[in-house]
Amino acid sequence: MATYVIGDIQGCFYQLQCVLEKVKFSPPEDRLWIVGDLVNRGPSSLETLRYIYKLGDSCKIVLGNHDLHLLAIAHGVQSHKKQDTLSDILAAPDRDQLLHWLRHQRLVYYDETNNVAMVHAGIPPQWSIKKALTRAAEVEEVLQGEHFIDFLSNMYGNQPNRWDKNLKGWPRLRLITNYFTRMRFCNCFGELELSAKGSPKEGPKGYKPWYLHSKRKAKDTTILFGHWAALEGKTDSDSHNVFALDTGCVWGNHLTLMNVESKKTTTCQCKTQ
Ligand SMILES: Nc1ncnc2c1ncn2[C@@H]1O[C@H](COP(=O)(O)OP(=O)(O)OP(=O)(O)OP(=O)(O)OC[C@H]2O[C@@H](n3cnc4c(N)ncnc43)[C@H](O)[C@@H]2O)[C@@H](O)[C@H]1O
Repeated sequence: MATYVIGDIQGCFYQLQCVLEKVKFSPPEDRLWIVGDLVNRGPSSLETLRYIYKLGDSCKIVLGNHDLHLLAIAHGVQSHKKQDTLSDILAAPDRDQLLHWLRHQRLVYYDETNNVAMVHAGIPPQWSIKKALTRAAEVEEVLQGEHFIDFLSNMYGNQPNRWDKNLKGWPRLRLITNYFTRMRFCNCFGELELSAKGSPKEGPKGYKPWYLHSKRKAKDTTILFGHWAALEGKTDSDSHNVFALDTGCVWGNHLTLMNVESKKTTTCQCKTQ
C-alpha cells in the first residue's frame, strides 16, 4: 500500500490519469491525497471531480480557492469569470451530488500517525497544527451547515489581513479561509499580503513566504501544500519538512505526484489536452 499526494489538478484530467498510471495507482490498496484546486482553468473539471468523488475513502482532499469559487458560483453568490472553465460541472445532471460532497471537505487534513498536514495554501507561522485544525473546523462547520450560502457570499475580500483572536463573525471566517486557501506571503505576525503571486525573490518588502518564518520552521510537522505555481515545486530553503506540490500543470508546466512515505516524485509532462 502506498500513499500519494498530488498538486493542483485544476481540471487537467488527462495529466491526472497519466501520472496515476505511471505509479500504477491501485485503489483501495493505495491512497491519494489532493492539495486542493481540483477544478477550474483546465479543460476537464467535471471528469476530474467525478473521478475523485468515486475514489471514496481511498482519497483525502482539502479545499482550494478555486473549489470554493465553484461553490460560490454554483450557489449564485459569484458570477462566472472570463477564465473560469466550470460550465460543464454547473450543467451536469449529478452536479448537486458532486457539490454537496465538495462542500463537506476539509480545509486542513492531518495524519497524526505520520505527523503530516495537508493544506491548499499554507499554515500561518503563528499557529500550531492543533490551532490550525481548530480554526479550520470553524469554517468547515459553517460551510457544511445551513448558513453556507451566507458564508460564501461573505468569503471574498482581502480584509482583515492580520489575525486577532477577538475577531468575530464573517471577518474571522474570511481571514481563516484566506490563510488556508490563498496565502503566499505574510510577515512574522501572520499579516497577509495577497496581491503578490510571483516567485519569492519578487516578494513584497517586509514579507516572506509563509513557510520561511522562523516560528513556522521551528515546528516539526511535515506540511504538504499547493496553490503557488510560481514556486515550481521548490521551497528553496532548509525547510525540509515543507513540500510545494503545485507545479503549474494548468499553466503549461507539469503535474506532480509525490509518494508521502518515500518523498519520491513522479511528474506528467504532457501538454493540456
Ligand atoms: N476569499 C476569497 N477572496 C477572493 N477570491 C477568492 C476567495 N476565495 C476564492 N477566491 C477565488 O480564487 C480564484 C483565484 O483567484 P486569482 O487570484 O484571480 O487566480 P490566480 O492568480 O490564477 O491564482 P491561482 O489560485 O490560480 O494561483 P496560481 O499560483 O496557479 O497562479 C497565480 C499566477 O502565477 C502565474 N504563474 C504560473 N506559473 C508560473 C511560473 N512558473 N512562474 C511565474 N509565474 C507563474 C500565473 O500566470 C498566475 O498569474 C478566483 O476565482 C477567486 O474567485
